[in-house]
Amino acid sequence: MTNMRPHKSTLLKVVILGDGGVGKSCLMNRFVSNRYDENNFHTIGVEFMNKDVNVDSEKYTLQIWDTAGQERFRALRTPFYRGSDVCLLCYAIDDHDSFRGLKQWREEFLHYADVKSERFPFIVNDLASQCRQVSSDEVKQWCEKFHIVSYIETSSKTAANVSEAFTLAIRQWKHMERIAEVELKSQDIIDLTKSIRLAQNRFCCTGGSRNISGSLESEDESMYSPSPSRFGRRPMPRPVEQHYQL
Ligand SMILES: Nc1nc2c(ncn2[C@@H]2O[C@H](COP(=O)(O)OP(=O)(O)OP(=O)(O)O)[C@@H](O)[C@H]2O)c(=O)[nH]1
Repeated sequence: MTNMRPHKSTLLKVVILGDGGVGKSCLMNRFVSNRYDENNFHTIGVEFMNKDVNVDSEKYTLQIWDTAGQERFRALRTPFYRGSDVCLLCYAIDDHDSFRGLKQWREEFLHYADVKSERFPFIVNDLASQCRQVSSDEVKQWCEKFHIVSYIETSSKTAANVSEAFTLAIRQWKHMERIAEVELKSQDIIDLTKSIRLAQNRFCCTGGSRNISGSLESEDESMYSPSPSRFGRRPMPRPVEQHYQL
């Protein structure tokens, strides 16, 4: 028997959003079960499936939430956005209206998930088809406008780029986590030179050192308090660009 503990798996919640009929359920089913149904039913509310994957030698359990794109299910899907780690914004490449709808999907997600826009890993997913109505340049410009750095073209029908889309999502999440950790560490360092400067100033003004420690605490308490970011979602800076296309 070996004493080595197996590597723990990181659980990530991935939410898939987009207009009704763009292919969200097909994407999830292709990825999780490698199945494709030409005549899929509309999703009512939300459905989720789990899948374990290995990316860059690390284990992840993806909890994938497929949401109903139709407007009448809005109230049923929005409570499930909270706690998401990644959001896949989907549109059908042969339906320009579904591409225009991305703006609203992004806003709905940010509102109900309660996360910061530029600090959240969004992936834009073009669900491929024969008759293209949305050009690559248009998608690129849209992503740049909203500071989204990853987009990928997939086809659930042929399975092209489907697992790559989820790998991209994980890498994007990981990248932002790493940078956030570095930021958090740098925020935690107490600037001792600042406290010495403050102490000197106090001495000049009051002409004595009686109240130095008490005054410092009351006037610059933030120096000694834990960073506020510890108590909420950590800050996520913008990641590197990753664009994939078929
Ligand atoms: N050509 C092509 N057709 C697709 C693809 N993915 C889905 N479709 C077609 O689009 C239909 C709708 O796909 P769904 O996955 O049900 O769409 P949805 O976005 O989940 O729709 P809602 O549940 O209403 O939100 C499917 O029944 C397929 O006929 C794809 O990658 N390529």
